[in-house]
Amino acid sequence: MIGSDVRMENYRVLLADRMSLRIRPADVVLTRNAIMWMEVEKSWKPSAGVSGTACWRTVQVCEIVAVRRTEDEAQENTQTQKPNWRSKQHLLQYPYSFTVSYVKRSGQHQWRCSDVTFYCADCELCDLWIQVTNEQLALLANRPKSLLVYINPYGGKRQGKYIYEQKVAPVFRRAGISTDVIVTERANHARDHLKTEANLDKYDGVVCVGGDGMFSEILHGLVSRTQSDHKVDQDQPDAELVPCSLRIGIIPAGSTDCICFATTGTIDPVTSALHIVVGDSQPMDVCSVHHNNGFLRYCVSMLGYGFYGDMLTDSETKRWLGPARYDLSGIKTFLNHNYYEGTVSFLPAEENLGSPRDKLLCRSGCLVCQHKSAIKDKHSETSEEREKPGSDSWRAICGKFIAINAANISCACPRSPKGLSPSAHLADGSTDLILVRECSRLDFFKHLLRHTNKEDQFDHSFVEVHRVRKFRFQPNHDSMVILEQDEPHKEGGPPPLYSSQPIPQFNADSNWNCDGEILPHTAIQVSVQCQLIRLFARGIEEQQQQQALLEEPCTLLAFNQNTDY
Ligand SMILES: Nc1ncnc2c1ncn2[C@@H]1O[C@H](COP(=O)(O)OP(=O)(O)OP(=O)(O)O)[C@@H](O)[C@H]1O
Ligand SMILES: CCCCCCCCCCCCC/C=C/[C@@H](O)[C@H](CO)NC(=O)CCCCC
Ligand SMILES: [Ca+2]
Repeated sequence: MIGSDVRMENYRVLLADRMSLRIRPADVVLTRNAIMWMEVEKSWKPSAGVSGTACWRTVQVCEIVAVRRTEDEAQENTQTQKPNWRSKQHLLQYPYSFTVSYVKRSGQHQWRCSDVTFYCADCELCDLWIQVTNEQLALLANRPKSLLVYINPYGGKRQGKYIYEQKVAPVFRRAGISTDVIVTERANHARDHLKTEANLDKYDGVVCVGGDGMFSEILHGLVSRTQSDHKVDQDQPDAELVPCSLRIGIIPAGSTDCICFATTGTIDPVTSALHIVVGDSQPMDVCSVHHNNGFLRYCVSMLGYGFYGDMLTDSETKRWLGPARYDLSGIKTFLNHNYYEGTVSFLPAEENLGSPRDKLLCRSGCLVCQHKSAIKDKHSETSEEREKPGSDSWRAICGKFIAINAANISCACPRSPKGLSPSAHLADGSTDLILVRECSRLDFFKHLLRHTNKEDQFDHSFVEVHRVRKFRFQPNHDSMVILEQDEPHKEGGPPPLYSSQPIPQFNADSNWNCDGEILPHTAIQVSVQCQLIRLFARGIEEQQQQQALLEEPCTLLAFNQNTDY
């Protein structure tokens, strides 16, 4: 009964008045949950037919960006480039107006800030609506009021500053969010500032404008700062890390932007800005990477050895090409077709976390991640025992690998809309370890192709995938890189691309690609830190969920015009 009381309370009408929407009369209702309006048809009589039951356009209060007096209508019209349709007569009848800005879904997971203006006959009524709506907005405790923003002016296509100033800052201004903006002057500027200088008590969140590399700087700055504030030693692989209290917002302006894509379903600066404004919160796992009990880096998206490590190493010399560097280096790395020998050992995740091949996609409100959140603190002794390397629960796989990828999240991005591991979860405390063994170039091509289509990318004999909580990699240094012989070398022709002979100058080891940064060591220990950070995001909304909201649902509301509210 208490539940239904709460629901009734949410539907309690706070205000209900007849106003005007454009030049037509409209009934407008504000409840604790939503603002609703309906143009009144001339033929519509509340006492007749369906006795006042009608179709209302609804905006949830939690998706209202701002409400304000429509000060200057001429200016509003220039901004929205709509013709001024208000007749003189209408202006006289309804001279006061207020505008509600709200989130509107425009398809493909993109959000836009839309406006609706209500015209009132008297000034007090107009002010009352603004005041009561603002009171409801003030109750939304999740919304940030003050943000620290870092812009990488050189990420992606070098549009970071322009994107922030033209697309994002106006949305923050409209929502009344105050910002301190720092345009970075060098790599690691943002990380170092967060780690040691920034007065974080002033802010409700940190925003990065850039790509995955820039996000990684913010992640390292915030996580390291939190650990040093709590005297936690990051060098200890088993240290219990303290979760960061500030949320991170990502305004995509990079080359891959896979963390933004995998948490919002799109890479669109305005959408990201609106997720920040409404105060969304998405917990995220973070992998900590150590070498010989010394801390190396944190990773949120992908750790890749072999193919993705080599590709990144090659692409770093081509930064001037922008995002296209990955295409060029990708082709080169594919043609090189190197593989590497080593041992991967791992601790499998609990079975109730599902499997990378179960097709249970992590979507907004994911039950697997919520369940993990609920049981996170109940860590039993038996599981601690289980975690010790060498215990029976650990498994080891030795072999020659073309790629070893750990996908902590799906790693979906525009190049690969389903990602490296489509069913990986954002916050389940596990990572999907994908091992691609030595195979022909054609087979590897088939595997890569599956990153871009709907086929199961793990359905190949040379690919295996495990959901794990921890893993280690030890390269086999005795191995030499053997390159496949495809064609005999012709006398006088170009030097062979591939040779069956060991090539001494080639490094027998690959590098680890850690969220787009190269790691300095190949032997690593990785541990998933469950829900260490939170983003201003909500996960990808289900298609049906999105569709329903796209259509601006008609709320069937028994609205009796004669009731005295
Ligand atoms: N002012 C700066 N000058 C030079 N480098 C910078 C500056 N600010 C940040 N960086 C570095 O630039 C690198 C790349 O940035 P970013 O991630 O924004 O773009 P990207 O590499 O093009 O995109 P992605 O990471 O999505 O592939 C980051 O590693 C970051 O440390
Ligand atoms: C035959 C067709 C072949 C097509 C293959 C397309 C494969 C696309 C897979 C995309 C996987 C993205 C993984 C994310 C990695 C990020 O942490 C990292 C930092 O931004 N980006 C890269 O390393 C850069 C990775 C760039 C990938 C192209
Ligand atoms: Ca995960």
